[in-house]
Order: sequence, then C-alpha cells, then structure tokens
Amino acid sequence: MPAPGAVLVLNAGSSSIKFGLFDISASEPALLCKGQLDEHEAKPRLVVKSPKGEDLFEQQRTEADADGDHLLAAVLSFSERQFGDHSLRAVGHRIVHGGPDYSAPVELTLDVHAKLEALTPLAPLHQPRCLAPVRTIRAIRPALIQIACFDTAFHHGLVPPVSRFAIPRRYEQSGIRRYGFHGLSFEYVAGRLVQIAPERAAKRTIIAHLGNGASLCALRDGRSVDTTMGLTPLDGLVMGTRCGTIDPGVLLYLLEHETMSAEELQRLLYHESGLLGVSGISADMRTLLASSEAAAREAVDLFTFRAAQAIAMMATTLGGLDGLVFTGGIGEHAGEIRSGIGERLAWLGVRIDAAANDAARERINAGDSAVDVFVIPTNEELTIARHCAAMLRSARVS
Ligand SMILES: Nc1ncnc2c1ncn2[C@@H]1O[C@H](COP(=O)(O)OP(=O)(O)O)[C@@H](O)[C@H]1O
Ligand SMILES: CC(=O)OP(=O)(O)O
Ligand SMILES: [Mg+2]
Repeated sequence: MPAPGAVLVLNAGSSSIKFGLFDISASEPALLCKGQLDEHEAKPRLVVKSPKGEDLFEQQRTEADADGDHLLAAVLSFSERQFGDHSLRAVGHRIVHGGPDYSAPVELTLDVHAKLEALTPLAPLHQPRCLAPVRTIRAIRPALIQIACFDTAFHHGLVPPVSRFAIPRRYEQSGIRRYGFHGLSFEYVAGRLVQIAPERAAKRTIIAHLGNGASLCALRDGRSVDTTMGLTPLDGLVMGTRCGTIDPGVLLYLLEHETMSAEELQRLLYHESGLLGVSGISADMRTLLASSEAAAREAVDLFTFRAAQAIAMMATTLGGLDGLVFTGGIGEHAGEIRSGIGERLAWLGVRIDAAANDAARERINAGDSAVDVFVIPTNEELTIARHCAAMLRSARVS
C-alpha cells in the first residue's frame, strides 16, 4: 500500500546542507521542492527551488541564528505552508557514519541518536553536522518521525581482506576496520546503471563519486566489494580539504617533531589539506580549473593522478574493468578531470570520446573503448526518500 503524504530529506555534506521535499504517495517518491542551506557563503542563506529550478523562497540567516536552527524551522514551515495537502510523515537524514551496527535505515530514537553521536570521532567533519538538525527538529516537532539513512550501509558486506587493516587483530574486534562512505550516492548510481545499461549490471564496474568529499566504489553484481574510504571519510582520494591516503609515518612525525596536538592534526588533515592545501588557493575545483597559477595546476594534477591510481587499485579487486561511472559535483561537471583520468587509464583500455565528454552525455566512451564510461548525476536525496517511504509503508517506525 502506498503511504500518502510527504517526507523531508536532509543531506548534510561537508560543504553544504541540501534538502528535498518528496511526495511519497506513489511507489516512486516525487520531488516537490529542493534547496540548500549554504553556510560557506559570506551571508548564509536558505534557498528553495521548484523541481525545475525556479526560485520559490529565500531567507538569510540572521546574526541571532548562529547554528542555523531558524533556517531549518523555516524549511519545515515553508513545506507545511506550501504543500499542506501533503502531510509531513517523516524527516529522512543522511547520516555519514553508521558504525558496525547499522546496515539499513533506522528510526532515530533517542537511543539510536546517542549511539550515532558516539561515532563522532570516526567522522568529525560530518557526524555533528548530520545530527544537529535531528536535535533541532525533535525540539520543534517532537512527534515527527525521523529516520537515519547511512553512508556506510551500502558497504556493509565488505569482508577481509578488503575490510582489514594490517594492525593487531584485537583492534578489528573493537570496530577498527574499513567501512566506506558515499553509500547513498553509490546505491542511487548503481540503480540508474541497471536502468541505463542492464547488460552492464553484472559486470565489473567502478563508480567515482568526485565531490567535495570523494571516493570510489568497486561494484560486482550491483554490490560494493571495495571502496577507497576506510574507518573515516579521510582515506583514499585527494579531496577538497582532506588529504586522502597518506603515509601514517607523516602523522607520527607531525605529532612528535612538530609537537602538534591531536586536535591540530585533525584540523590539518580534514580542513587544511587536499586541493586547498596543495594549491594554497581554493578547495573548489571550479576555481582551480579557472586559475592560471602553477600551484592550482599541480593540485588538479595530483587529484587526477591519485583518482586514476585508485581506479587501477579497485580494478585489481574486481579482476578487471568493464564500466566506469563519474558522479558528484566534479564527476558530473568537470570534463577536464574526466578526460585527465581517462588518459591515465588508457592502458586499461579506457577511451573517452571528446565530444561526448564535453557535452557530459550519459555515455562518454569512444567506440573502441574496452570500458564503458558513463556520467550519471547522483541523487542521494531520492535514495533517502525511497528508504523512508519503504519504512513508512512497512510500518517499521513507531
Ligand atoms: N561546473 C563545474 N566544474 C568543475 N567543478 C565543479 C563544477 N560544479 C561543481 N564542481 C565542483 O564540485 C565540488 C562539490 O561537489 P558536491 O558533490 O556538490 O559537494 P558535496 O560533497 O558538498 O555534496 C566542488 O569542488 C565544485 O568546485
Ligand atoms: C562522506 C563524505 O565525504 O561526504 P561529503 O562528500 O558530503 O563530504
Ligand atoms: Mg556530497
């Protein structure tokens, strides 16, 4: 039975909070409006748009609203005012870390909330940003059901050796293992790939989610068998402000010889490294691609090199490569990055068609490519809406 009404979806990423309001009365959720709470602009503001991108509503954050709570309340009351005939059934949240316990969406009870809060050290950049709106909404709409959908859940089936670190085994028993992230994006893209190229569904595919955070997922039979992020969303590729894979000896050196505190080191690795740290100019790929500075070119080159290197590593897990998919802000929009990665993977048989790539078509491989290459815009919000609708339908909520 379809569940009538709507769900509000909040997607708190490292550089923005995106949201979407979905009508869930049909079997596939339909977007009613979407928007962004932009905190990194000089004047933080809330922008709400129609599914076609027309402006519906805008509100600046005031001085008094340091934590953005009023903007969140404004999203709720706008949703209720504008779409009052779709009663709000639940709020679905992207929660970055689900730890070892959560392999599927779960209702955000106080007990679950406390368990997720305890995972903050494993995703210090994200977990507090994901959980803050849960608390705010509980305070202003205590009866509203809230549901957590996890970035880690799609990778829950990872097994050794992929999930294992080469440290003494007792640490693995206490949960120190590779989890992987961006799972809601990978789940959406894997689903789209089945629709676009059903013959590809069972093949060896790598999805490159290249956004402000970036990671790869190796897919076999539509399931994650490897990914570049680990215990935390710090591992793997070069990111906007995160370093990705690094010799752990560097960290020991900084702690001991530069007498850095753990807190300073965390700041360095999460906020001051990656594209920003290497370029000294910006964490934003658009700015770097437009810059003529040598340091900007070098940061872009490191990003491309490391992405290609990691794709080859994922291909080893898969025992070859049949499909490569680009998604995320950079993967969807930066043709220069896609072609740069493709050139470095020519030895694997990757050939990208320049015209298709410039136009960001759905399929961008050349006719003689041994690997099918796709650009598939991600939709984490829709994945969350689907999970919420399924939970409400099956009455897996109180
Ligand atoms: N047209 C574009 N060309 C190049 N890079 C782009 C373009 N549009 C967005 N990006 C880049 O995408 C990144 C943000 O990705 P996104 O997936 O939106 O981030 P988040 O991880 O916050 O969800 C930024 O580095 C931004 O510069
Ligand atoms: C997990 C992660 O890195 O997320 P984002 O890309 O939103 O920063
Ligand atoms: Mg993101």
